[in-house]
Amino acid sequence: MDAREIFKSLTCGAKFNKKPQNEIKRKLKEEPDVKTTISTKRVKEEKQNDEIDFQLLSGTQDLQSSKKKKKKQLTPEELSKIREDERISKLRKDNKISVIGNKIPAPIEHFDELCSLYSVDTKVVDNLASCKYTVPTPIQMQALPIMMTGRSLMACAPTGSGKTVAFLTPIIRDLKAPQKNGFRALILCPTRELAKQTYQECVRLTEKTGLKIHVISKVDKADETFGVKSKQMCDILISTPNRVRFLIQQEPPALELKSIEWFVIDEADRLLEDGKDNFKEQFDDILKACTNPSRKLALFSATYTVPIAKWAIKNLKNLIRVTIGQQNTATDQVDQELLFVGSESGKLLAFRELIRTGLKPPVLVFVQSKDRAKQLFNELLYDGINVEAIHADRTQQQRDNIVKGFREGKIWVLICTELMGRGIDFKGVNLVVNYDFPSSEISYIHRIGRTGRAGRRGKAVTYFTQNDTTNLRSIAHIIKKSGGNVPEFMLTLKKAKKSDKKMLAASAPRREEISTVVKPEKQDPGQFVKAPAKIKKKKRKGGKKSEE
Ligand SMILES: Nc1ncnc2c1ncn2[C@@H]1O[C@H](COP(=O)(O)OP(=O)(O)OP(=O)(O)O)[C@@H](O)[C@H]1O
Repeated sequence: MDAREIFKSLTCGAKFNKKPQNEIKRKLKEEPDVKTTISTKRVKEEKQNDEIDFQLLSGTQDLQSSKKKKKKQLTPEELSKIREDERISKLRKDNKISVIGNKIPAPIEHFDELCSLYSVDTKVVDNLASCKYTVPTPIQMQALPIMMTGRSLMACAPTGSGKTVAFLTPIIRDLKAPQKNGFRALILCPTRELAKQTYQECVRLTEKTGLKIHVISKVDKADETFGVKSKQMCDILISTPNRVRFLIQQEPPALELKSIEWFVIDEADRLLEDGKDNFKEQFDDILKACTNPSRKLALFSATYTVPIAKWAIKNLKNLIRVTIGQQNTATDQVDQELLFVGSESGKLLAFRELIRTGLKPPVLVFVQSKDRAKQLFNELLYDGINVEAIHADRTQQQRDNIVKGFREGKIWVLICTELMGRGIDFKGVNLVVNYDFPSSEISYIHRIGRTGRAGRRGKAVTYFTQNDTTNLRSIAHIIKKSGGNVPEFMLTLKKAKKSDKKMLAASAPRREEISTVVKPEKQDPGQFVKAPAKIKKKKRKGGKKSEE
């Protein structure tokens, strides 16, 4: 007899009513609460049955209490570990800190923890306090413990979020006191201006520690001021890559990097970018010269490209990656606007309108080349505003004076090229004007990041003409991602071809001269004008490298 036949004979004469199921369905429709009542009841019943079953099996044992006991079996250490992990996760979540890597140290919440947990000299924490840095920013919360445990780091945090302090403090902690062993830390920056600014911050943070810092300004005086033969051996070197490479390649070398313990690359995506006019070759040579086997490397930037991240993953042992917020997004501290100005001549009208309606200095104005910086400067010179222009054709002395004048408020409007796009921290810039449309999303993020720094809000206006459609869609998306409003049509524009974007990033489009004398536009909209061979050659020579 099979199971079916047994069932049939046992239930012989019995009637099965299907109604209850339908009844339940109907009731569910009429009173939604019934569902919960029924399911709760069922669970309760099942529990009771379970309990009975287990009682039968185990005699007098109560399953519920045994389950509870199992939960309670965690040791106090395990419990406190769980609680600590929860606290750390919450801290990271609240501060938008994402981390990738093994055994990542917990973020700190107060600078004082640096003394108790990482034996940082109280003098250094006092120096942070005297700079009015009372609470660590999210990148500082996470990057400081990572670097202080000797791990390699790739950090990505928004513009103006305090990355400089995040890499300087661990260096100062590790070097402790001066030693006459040559440079033990090297910081590379893409421009002289940024190197100087980092030097000034480093001087402030090393006060009373005795550590000596050097920023290379004149390569010809290297030997006597800080070189191998110098008695004035320094501990921390801050420079642009070109100068460091020049000195290590002298015969005999004017600079040795064999004692380097920390190698920090600020604006890492810019310095590791491959290509003719870029710094990757210099970087590779410098890295080879840092022969100390215990040398650690840290990369910092507000933006990263995929090849750079791949390079870091492949080349850095024990790497931890930290991102604050979303990668490659503009700071949410800036109110951003895209302004259609028709044609090139419309830009000048728009800027003069801005002056007429009340310009709130300090203002930074970005143009795409030094020639255009000169042209705009000549136009605005007689408009009754204190205006200056900074670009690679200015002498170092002039550049230093202009930066100083802008910092001191003597210059209200500073016209600049990409040279000032990255890293420069002018306190309290109220407005950034992208007079010429940025050549890439990355350029846009850094340029507008010159305002809205250290918790202060800022404003950015980007002019665009009928010829600036290539990057319009992607920049509109960046604005939207950082919380700004953009017209819907911009977000749904046709995606630009990769080749067009690449071409634009490599060389800016030719534009009509900046002048009040209105000239007809010569080129077709959206067309790139190839530079004649001679000009091209000249551009390369003094091209991107001349950012220095
Ligand atoms: N913990 C802090 N509290 C308050 N202000 C701070 C703190 N840390 C740094 N700052 C200030 O924040 C500003 C921006 O810092 P910093 O120049 O290091 O930014 P950044 O992240 O390197 O920006 P960028 O990506 O543009 O180079 C500076 O004026 C600096 O003095």
